[in-house]
Amino acid sequence: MSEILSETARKTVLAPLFESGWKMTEGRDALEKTFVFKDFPEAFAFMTRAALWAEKWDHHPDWSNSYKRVSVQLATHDVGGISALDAKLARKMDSLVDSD
Ligand SMILES: C[C@H](O)[C@H](O)[C@H]1CNC2=NC(N)=NC(=O)C2=N1
Repeated sequence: MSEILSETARKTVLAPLFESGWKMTEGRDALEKTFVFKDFPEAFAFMTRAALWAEKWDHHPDWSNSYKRVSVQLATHDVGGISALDAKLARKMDSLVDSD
C-alpha cells in the first residue's frame, strides 16, 4: 500500500521533477506536466508507451490529449495525494520523452 510522501521525502524526491517541468497542481495534491510533441502520432506513441508502464505498475495517470499535447496529472487515488509511485511514473514519463 502506498503512502503519501512525507514533507522530508518531498524535498528530495520532487526537487528533480520540478527541475524537469513538473509542477504541483493547484487545489489538489498532485503533480502535473504538459508534454508537447511534434505531432499527434508522437503524442499518441508516448501515451501508448506510458500506458504500458502504468499498467505494469498498476498505477495510472489522469491525463488528456489534444492534438500534439498530452496533459498529465499524477496522484495516488487510494491515499488522496502524491506517493512515491507518482514520482516513479513521472520519472518514467520523462525518460520516455528523452529516449525519442
Ligand atoms: C485496484 C487497483 O490496484 C487500484 O485501484 C489502483 C489502480 N491504479 C491506480 N492509479 C492511481 N493513480 N492511483 C491509485 O490509487 C490506483 N490504484
